[in-house]
Amino acid sequence: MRYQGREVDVEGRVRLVMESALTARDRVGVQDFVLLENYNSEAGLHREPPETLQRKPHLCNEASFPHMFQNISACVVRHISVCSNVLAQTYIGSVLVSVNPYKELEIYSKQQMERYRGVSFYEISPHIYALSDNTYRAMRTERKDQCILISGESGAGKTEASKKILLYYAVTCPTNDHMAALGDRLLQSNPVLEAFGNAKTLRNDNSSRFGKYMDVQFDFRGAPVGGHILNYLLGEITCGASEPRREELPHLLSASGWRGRQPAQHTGPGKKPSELPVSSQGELSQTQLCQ
Ligand SMILES: Nc1ncnc2c1ncn2[C@@H]1O[C@H](COP(=O)(O)OP(=O)(O)OP(=O)(O)O)[C@@H](O)[C@H]1O
Repeated sequence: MRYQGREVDVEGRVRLVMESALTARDRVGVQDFVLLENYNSEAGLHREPPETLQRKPHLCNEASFPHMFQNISACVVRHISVCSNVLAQTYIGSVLVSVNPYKELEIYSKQQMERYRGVSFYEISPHIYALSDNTYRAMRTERKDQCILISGESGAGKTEASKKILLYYAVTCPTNDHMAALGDRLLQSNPVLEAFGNAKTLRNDNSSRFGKYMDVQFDFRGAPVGGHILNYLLGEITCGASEPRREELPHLLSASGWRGRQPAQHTGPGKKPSELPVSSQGELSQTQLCQ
């Protein structure tokens, strides 16, 4: 069988040479490629000492260390743990895997944005800016809507990741004063949404109770011209188990100056915020939450 000009072996699995696969995988999908590889052995995981990877984080992708991908799941765990002090991010194919570092890393600066601007996806170390930039360029060159799906368990860093993406577009896209204000508005809407939609849980002090659909529209020059954020209810895992939290919302609305129905109408017995389980558990005051 010939595949993209190369002889390939089709005995249950397709064998492609890793180095030449960078072109091929753009067309067939990286995940296909990785899954078709023989990764029964974990031996490859131990071929490169962790110190080497820490010194050269840009080499931490499957193109540079094909043998590391013999056992993909074990590799990902080791790979991220080795690199987490440096990047906390890696690729599985075209999927960016990011771990929550639980500390501020110096990797989200404006210099980093410039570094990833216009650079091919696998050319430099894995980063959420690489994903943002790639998506943006695909939208411009293919002239098709693009979508970034962010998924993970509670506290994984989804909200933070979405903010980083918005920040990247706000800073790097062509803009004028009016559009800069738009980028700012999208970013500034987050604290407001979090004030109304977030609460402390066992896993995350700032857990979102709503899924978010963020839509950013660009004009033909690639400048952001509009956008909206749609909140939707996630269901029982987030809301049902914490029924009393609903009582907190009217108080937040009231504190923010909202002129709608007053808290007493919602809370029935007319409890004060300090008497509500959720409002009283956190360390922030009600006023701070609304800031
Ligand atoms: N890239 C990051 N750098 C530094 N800290 C982070 C990063 N990502 C997440 N965190 C920390 O972890 C906390 C939880 O992250 P976040 O709220 O984004 O999780 P989540 O996946 O949206 O959780 P939930 O589904 O419960 O809303 C943040 O408040 C922040 O302190």
